[in-house]
Amino acid sequence: MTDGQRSPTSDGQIVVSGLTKQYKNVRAVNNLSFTVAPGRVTGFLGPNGAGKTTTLRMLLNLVTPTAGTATISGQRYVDLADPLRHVGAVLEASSAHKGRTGINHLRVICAAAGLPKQRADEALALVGLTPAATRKFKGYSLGMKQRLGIAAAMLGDPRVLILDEPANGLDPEGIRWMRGFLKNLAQEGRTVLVSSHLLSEMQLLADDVVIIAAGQLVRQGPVEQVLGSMAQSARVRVRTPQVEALTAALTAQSATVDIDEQGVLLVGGVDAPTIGRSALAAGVELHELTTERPDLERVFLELTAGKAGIR
Ligand SMILES: Nc1ncnc2c1ncn2[C@@H]1O[C@H](COP(=O)(O)OP(=O)(O)OP(=O)(O)O)[C@@H](O)[C@H]1O
Repeated sequence: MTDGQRSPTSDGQIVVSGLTKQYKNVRAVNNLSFTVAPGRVTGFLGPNGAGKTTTLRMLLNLVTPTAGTATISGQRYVDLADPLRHVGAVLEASSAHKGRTGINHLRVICAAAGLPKQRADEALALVGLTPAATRKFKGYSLGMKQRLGIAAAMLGDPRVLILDEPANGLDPEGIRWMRGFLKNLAQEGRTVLVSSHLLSEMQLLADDVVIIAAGQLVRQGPVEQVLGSMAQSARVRVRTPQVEALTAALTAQSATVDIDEQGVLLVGGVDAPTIGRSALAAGVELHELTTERPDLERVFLELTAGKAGIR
């Protein structure tokens, strides 16, 4: 696209440093620091009320921090020379004049922002909305509204894209589209920061995650690393017709054994080979022995346990 127009110093990195927001009775964000790299999709995760939206709004200069800084390519949003060409944001499901067509909605924004009119057509094509260009906004489905919001954010061909819960209300096809679209933007070298509480979706979408709870950083890093750091809590699924005998053999080795409603043993604290050896020694027949990688959902719940989101 129009990469040549970007300032050579516009590295696209987001740096949040000691960011704090105190509302009257609520410390929505508390001394939060993290970085977001260009060329990757970063998932910004946290339970309801964790402070995700407040953080994104501070990043975009819509809320004034009580303390700390948030910069994009080394500058506060308010100091960026040409913010719309640098940062695109979708903070909530797009709203537009109900009687206005999709294309006209984008053209109005282009005119106000001094962007060439043809960017409206290009952005609409980018999100696959060209066939609905001349339909009125009031007839758009939620998924189409989300796409229109993204098209608006893409008008300035921004280096950095910030989205708050973009998958909200999308059907599986819409979610698949969004995933491909955002991954593609990151592959082009852009910075993509996406907040969500849909952890399973983040596991498919994000390269990196920043997890917060109660306004504070819980963990940040590549998804694989965050999952890997929880590897010690991996569990092993075991099926056996001799549940009692195996349970006794394993608990004797300080393993933890839970039994699910199907009678499958979920064993923690020992690895699969140890379980196999214990079973052999106890003369127990095994029908399944599978190490379960902890998924992001479980990691997230463990990491944020006890840090109630609603404050
Ligand atoms: N303008 C405001 N005035 C007072 N309190 C606020 C304001 N905005 C947010 N809060 C509070 O700050 C905390 C963090 O809210 P925020 O919306 O940032 O969380 P979130 O992680 O985006 O949550 P969700 O996933 O539910 O959208 C909540 O306790 C919220 O009630």
